[in-house]
Amino acid sequence: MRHHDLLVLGVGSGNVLIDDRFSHLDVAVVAEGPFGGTCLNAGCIPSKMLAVTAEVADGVREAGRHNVRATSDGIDWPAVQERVFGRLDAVARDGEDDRRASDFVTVYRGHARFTGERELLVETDDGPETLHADRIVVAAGGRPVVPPPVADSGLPYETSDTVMRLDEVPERMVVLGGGYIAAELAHVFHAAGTSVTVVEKKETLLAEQDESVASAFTDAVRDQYDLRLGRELVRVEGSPGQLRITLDDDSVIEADALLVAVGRKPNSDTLDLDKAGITCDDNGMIEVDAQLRTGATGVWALGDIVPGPPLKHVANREAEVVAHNLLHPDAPRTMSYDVVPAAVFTRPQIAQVGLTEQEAREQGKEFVVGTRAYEDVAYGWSLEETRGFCKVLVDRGTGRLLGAHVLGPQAATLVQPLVLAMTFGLTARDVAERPLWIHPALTEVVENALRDAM
Ligand SMILES: Cc1cc2nc3c(=O)[nH]c(=O)nc-3n(C[C@H](O)[C@H](O)[C@H](O)COP(=O)(O)OP(=O)(O)OC[C@H]3O[C@@H](n4cnc5c(N)ncnc54)[C@H](O)[C@@H]3O)c2cc1C
Ligand SMILES: NC(=O)c1ccc[n+]([C@@H]2O[C@H](COP(=O)([O-])OP(=O)(O)OC[C@H]3O[C@@H](n4cnc5c(N)ncnc54)[C@H](O)[C@@H]3O)[C@@H](O)[C@H]2O)c1
Repeated sequence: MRHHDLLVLGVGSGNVLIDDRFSHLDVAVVAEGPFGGTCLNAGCIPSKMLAVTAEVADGVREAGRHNVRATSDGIDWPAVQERVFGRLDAVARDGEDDRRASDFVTVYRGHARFTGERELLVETDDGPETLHADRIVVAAGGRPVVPPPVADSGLPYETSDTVMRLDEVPERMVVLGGGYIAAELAHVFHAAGTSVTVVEKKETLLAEQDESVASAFTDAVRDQYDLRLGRELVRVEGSPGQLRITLDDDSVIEADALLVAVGRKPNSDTLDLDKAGITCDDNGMIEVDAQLRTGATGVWALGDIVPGPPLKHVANREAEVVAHNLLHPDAPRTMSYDVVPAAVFTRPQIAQVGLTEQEAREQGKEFVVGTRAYEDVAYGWSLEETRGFCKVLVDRGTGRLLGAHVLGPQAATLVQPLVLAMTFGLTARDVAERPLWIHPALTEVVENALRDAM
């Protein structure tokens, strides 16, 4: 059995917490997949590189709106693959090489599971290796959910782990689910020339968003995708590349590829956590306290395997908190999920922070809604933008923001001043009236939405 001072299980967000501050320790990292984890290899980063590619293609197609004569011969998918994954795979390899070159970190490759308190067995290529550590951080992430009718069909399907690396763009693709991944990747494949059908069991796409955002987004993409809302998949038949997908209204869709995007689940069920005294909630998320300590002494957890929102910026902050707490056990920090922004990098782009209008109503809040359309500010005219808007929810009593929602170009950037306002508890009036807002920047849509709520 090998012993280490500190062991980190998972090389996504877990890997980022180890830096030179830990060089006085003997550290182990255990990696099953590539360094950088989901975000770098199959998540945030490739999907955004592809989203920007899709936006460029959309821009060329729609250049006429700005009286620019342009024609497009489409997206050179093999070249995109080489550009995106040539770069990202090299970053992953370099990340591993750097760790292996470190004089205080040992890298173990293989699937790990617990065999006892702070004891793990790793199935390495050279055989099983048992490791023990004084302190362990579990950052083993999650994986896509695949519903039984798809999994049991025996026919091929894609998930976000595979679809971005397809050699060829499918002619016809069914996307099962209408959430984050569906919204982002349907846009990419539609821009690349795929005929996309989206099957979502709820009545709108992105149903967890603010109701005005979900309905505006659904309307915006209605003429691009074949939308099957309020529907579920019941059967997949046919043969690879010639799938026949039957829905619960007996309609049948023919497709070359099926992308499953109905959510993700934590990898906790693959780790034999009970052997280590680590407990999970009903959703399989590892239970942690505000310092991100599990119920087992000397074991922390972070990222998509703990109950917070499964987002990379959340996992990164959790990694900072855990790193601090490992180094400063006498002055621990706690993790706050009070103000968590998120964005959907689709077209139109979407960003949010805080409560949706429906949540504010359900919670019995007294609030004022302020909205401003992009087309009502000067930069919106420059963009020829007709759909975009910013919407803020302001507490009637305190004047503070309860939530904010942006749909339209640069939404993820525009929401950030509102994230700051909520983080520092500023009133809508203060945020609108005290700083000068650059004219005629797109940020005027935010300023004017705030003024609308005053
Ligand atoms: C398509 C897609 C797009 C996304 N886009 C965004 C975005 O734009 N913005 C955003 O904030 N978030 C986004 N996310 C979410 C984000 O990727 C995750 O929240 C984040 O990567 C989670 O990090 P993690 O470290 O918890 O897990 P991961 O990065 O998945 O890391 C888990 C690690 O554990 C390892 N592992 C698992 N089990 C074992 C085992 N038994 N033994 C050894 N190693 C093991 C894995 O190999 C991996 O190294 C996206 C996700 C997807 C799927
Ligand atoms: N930009 C980002 O931050 C980003 C991008 C991609 C993914 N992610 C993360 O990855 C997670 C997973 O993304 P996702 O899109 O898989 O999940 P999601 O939870 O966003 O959406 C899943 C959708 O599938 C629907 N659904 C569930 N079962 C279904 C069924 N049987 N038939 C039809 N529809 C069904 C749900 O109603 C929901 O709309 C997200 O929650 C998010 O945290 C983030």
